[in-house]
Formats: sequence, structure tokens, C-alpha cells
Amino acid sequence: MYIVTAEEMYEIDRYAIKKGGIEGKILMDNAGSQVAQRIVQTYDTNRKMAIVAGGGNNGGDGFVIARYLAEYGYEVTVFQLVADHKIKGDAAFHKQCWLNTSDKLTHVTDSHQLKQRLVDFDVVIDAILGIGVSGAIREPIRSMIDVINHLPIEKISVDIPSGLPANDGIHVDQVIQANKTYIIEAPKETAFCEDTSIYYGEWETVKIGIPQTAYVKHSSKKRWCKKYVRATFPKRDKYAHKGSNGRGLVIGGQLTMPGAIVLAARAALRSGAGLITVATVKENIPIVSSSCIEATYHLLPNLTNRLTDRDLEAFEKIDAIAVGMGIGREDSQLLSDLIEKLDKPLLIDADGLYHAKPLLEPLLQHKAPVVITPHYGEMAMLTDKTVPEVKRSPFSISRQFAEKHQLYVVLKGKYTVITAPDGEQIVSDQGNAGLAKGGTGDVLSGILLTMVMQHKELLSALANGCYLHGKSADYLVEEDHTERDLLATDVIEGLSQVFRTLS
Ligand SMILES: NC(=O)C1=CN([C@@H]2O[C@H](COP(=O)(O)OP(=O)(O)OC[C@H]3O[C@@H](n4cnc5c(N)ncnc54)[C@H](O)[C@@H]3O)[C@@H](O)[C@H]2O)[C@@H](O)CC1
Ligand SMILES: Nc1ncnc2c1ncn2[C@@H]1O[C@H](COP(=O)(O)OP(=O)(O)O)[C@@H](O)[C@H]1O
Ligand SMILES: [K+]
Repeated sequence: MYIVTAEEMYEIDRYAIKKGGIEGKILMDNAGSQVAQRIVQTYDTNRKMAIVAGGGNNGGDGFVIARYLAEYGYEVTVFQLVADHKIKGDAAFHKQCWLNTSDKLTHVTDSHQLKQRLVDFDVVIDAILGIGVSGAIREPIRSMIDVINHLPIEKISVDIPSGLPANDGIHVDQVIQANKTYIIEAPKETAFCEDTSIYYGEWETVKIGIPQTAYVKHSSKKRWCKKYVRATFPKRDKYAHKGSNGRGLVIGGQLTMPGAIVLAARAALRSGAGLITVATVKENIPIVSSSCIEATYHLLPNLTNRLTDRDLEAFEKIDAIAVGMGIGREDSQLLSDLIEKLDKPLLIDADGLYHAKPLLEPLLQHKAPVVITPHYGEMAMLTDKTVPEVKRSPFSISRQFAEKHQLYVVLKGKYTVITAPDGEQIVSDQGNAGLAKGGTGDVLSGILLTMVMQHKELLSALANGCYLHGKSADYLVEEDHTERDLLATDVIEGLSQVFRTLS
């Protein structure tokens, strides 16, 4: 499934109209009829339907929905919230179609009037504003949205809750709080931003006949799902040996944080790595090795000094490195040596990200791919922004950072946004609030380390890793655990169930 910005959606519409030869009027008819069909499946015909229509094409969809719902036997009234001259083009065409068969059209000019009218209805269908919204919401629409939000009736939004922009990063002013949104064709960025997804209520997409090629050409973002995982997940070679499944190195684990590397190493092994070496301080090894006996160990005198020739020689055999889990924030030369002296794919997580911040220049010169896996707080630190700023613009901030520093960014959260250095993005929305616990990020790093070693294409490697992590948590919560008791170690054990569903 593709995710779009408003600009991309307009390009996609234009492509369907110009190249596909499907007229805008037909697309609008398809949109309205598809939404109406969904409504029919949810509500009895004795429910009174109010459609609130604005002046753009979203309002046009509203007129089409009215016509189809009336055909299905509902009592429908359209409340037109703008002056007649504002309704143009395809929307005016469909308004006329409605008027050809019905006289149920009421002009409403202020919010008091709207409130009085709507009290008699069971469901309000919000076709006020679509993806063409810009700037602060103007009166009287602003107060009308407020009135609708305060009415105790079901609210169904068409394409997007009115008032909400499609793109991330825009200040949200006044928005319909929908119970359900029928999104036309492709979800917009704001459906995957923590601050704005709430306005959509539940949502589903309706197809209106736009060809897939339009998305391939004009969208740079996908929502990752099982279909993509199956298509990109590497097959395990029957004749594989441990060397061919990837030799990974996990570096980290201060004396106070040995658990972080245990989780990462075990997750990497459970994800199918051939060999995992843990490089940590001597005192940690008895603890770590008793929890992860399959790994091998490399002693570091500390996590701050430069790497010795002996270290570098040992690391030469490695296919990829994950560094930073439980490494602490003391001044350290370790990361700069890994960047300068080894040309291995490098995944940097947790405290490693604090060490990476002053090394963004050398990281740009690193000969192998670099992946960073920040949560919102770490991303705010890396970009000198605040957490609310990152939350408001997860797509644009990740893209700017990935393009500028030529690295892969995995911005973790309820919606994890994965960005390639060329700006292509994937959203992974598997997982649940059971993952909101210390250690689950370390597990993700281990899984991603293995994925990086086993895939040819890195963006799908990272997306597949996030899918495995989230899906494991989802299965565990559906069966043996709850969001409350789920632990990071459980997520490692749950991986086998996810792998089974992929074969
Ligand atoms: N081929 C197409 O173009 C299709 C478009 N569709 C619908 O068309 C919508 C987009 O249509 P439009 O581009 O006409 O955009 P809108 O329907 O969002 O309408 C934009 C109009 O709303 C008003 N407006 C914008 N910002 C405002 C603000 N801050 N305060 C008050 N009023 C404001 C302006 O008068 C502006 O012209 C989509 O969301 C979707 O519902 C569907 O019908 C499917 C096909
Ligand atoms: N509410 C949530 N829904 C889905 N996934 C979540 C949620 N909260 C956290 N996660 C996931 O859990 C992981 C937490 O990582 P992180 O914050 O780095 O934890 P830690 O560093 O403590 O191990 C990320 O993969 C994130 O996407
Ligand atoms: K709307």
C-alpha cells in the first residue's frame, strides 16, 4: 500500500485522468459510490444521514454519496456550507445530478444554524474539506467543525477528517474528530503521525480505479505488509553454512548495562545470523555468555579507547556491526575507529547515537552503508529539534536527515518510519504498546543486524526487520501475553511464530 502527500495524490489523479483516460467525474463517482457501499454495510436504512459538503472536490464526493445512499433507501439531506459559486467543475456536475432527483439540499451559512439542523440526524458524513485544505481554517467552517465535533452523533469523514492536512509538519488547527474515515485510494502521511492519526478514527481505503503505475511513478512511500515481506525475504539456502548466513558483531554493554547486548545478540541469532560475536568488557562476559551461549566473545579493555590492531584484525572477518546498545555516554574513540578503520555496514543505536552526532562528517565518508535507529528523543538530539517537532514531521525530518548525511534512518515509534539515503520511505506499523518498554529497541537492533547481512537491498532489509519485531509482539499479545507483561526477551522468542507465517 502506498502512502502519499497531497502533491503526490494530485499527480496520481492527473496521471489517471491524462494517461489512463478516466475522467475526473468518473473518479469522483467511483469515490462516492465506494464510500456509500461501505456505509450501507454498517448502518441500517432507518438511520438519518446528513452530508455536510464544502466547496472543493471533497464536497463533490459528498453529493455522489448522497445520491447513492438515497438509491439504497436512506433518508439523506445535503447541507451545503459554502456559496453556490464556490462549487465548480466535477463537484458542480455531481451537485446537479443530486438536484435532478432530490430537493434535499439546504444552504447553511453559520454554525448555530448547522447545530439546530443536525440534531435530528443519526450520522453526519463529513465532506467539507479534503486534501486541498491550506492555512488556518476560516470562518464559518472553523466553528462548524467545532459544532459537529460536539454533537453526539456518528461522524464519517470522506478521504480525510476535514481540517487535517495530508502532509506531515503542518500546524493542526481545527479538525473533525471522525469515528471512521474512508480514505480515497491511498492513506495520507498524517494517518501515520502520532499527533494526527487519532483524528481519522478507524480508517480504510476505497479504490476508485486509479492504475498502480500512477503510484509507482509518483509516490515515494509504502506501508509495509506481509505481501512485501514475502516478496523480499531471502530464502534460506539448503546448502548454507554458518559463514553464508552472516557473521555479525555486537559492540556495547557497559558494566551497568549488560542486558542490552544480550538482547541484541540473542535477537540477531534468533533471526537467523550464522555467527554473532559480542565485543564487550571482560567483567560482563560471564553474565552475558550465560544468557547467550551460542555467541562468541571478544574482550575489550573498555568501551572508550581506540581499537587495537588485534581488535581490527578480529573484526575484519565480520559482515556487519551493530554498536551502541548499553555503551554509555562517556567520551569514546571507539565509534570513530569503526567508521575510519573498517569498511563494514554499521548500525548505530541507543547511546551510540550520542557518539555519532559529532561524527556525521566522517560517517558521510564511510565506505559501507550506515543505519541509525533513533527513537523520537534521539532523533531530536541528532537534529537539534524538540521531540514535539520530530513527532509533527517524522517523514520530512527523517528524509532531510537521511539525504543530507547519506544514511538509512529507522525512526522508531508506533509508526516506525524507515528512510533510505535517496529519500524513499517505508512505514512499519506492526507492533503494540507492549513494546513501549526498555530493551525492545535492543532486540530490534539485533534483528536488523541480521537482516542487513542477509538482504541485498537495505531498505527492504530494515522494513522486514521492523515487521518481524512488531509482528512478534502482536502475536504474543494475541495469545500468551498482554501488552502489560510483554518483555523484550519474549519478543525474541516470538520470532519463530512470525517466521512460520512467512514460509
Ligand atoms: N480526481 C480528483 O481530483 C478526485 C478528488 N477527490 C476528492 O477531492 C478532494 C480534493 O479536492 P480539492 O482539491 O478540491 O480540495 P478540497 O475538497 O479540500 O477543497 C479545497 C477548497 O476548500 C477551501 N479551503 C481550503 N483551505 C481552507 C481553509 N483553511 N479554511 C476554509 N476553507 C478552505 C477552499 O475554498 C479550497 O478551494 C480529495 O480530498 C477527495 O475527497 C475524489 O473525488 C476522487 C477524485
Ligand atoms: N506504542 C507502540 N506501538 C508499537 N511499537 C512501539 C510502541 N512503543 C514502542 N514501540 C517499539 O518498541 C521499540 C522501542 O525502542 P527504544 O525506544 O529504542 O527502546 P530501548 O532503547 O529501551 O530498547 C521500537 O522498535 C518502537 O518502534
Ligand atoms: K473530509
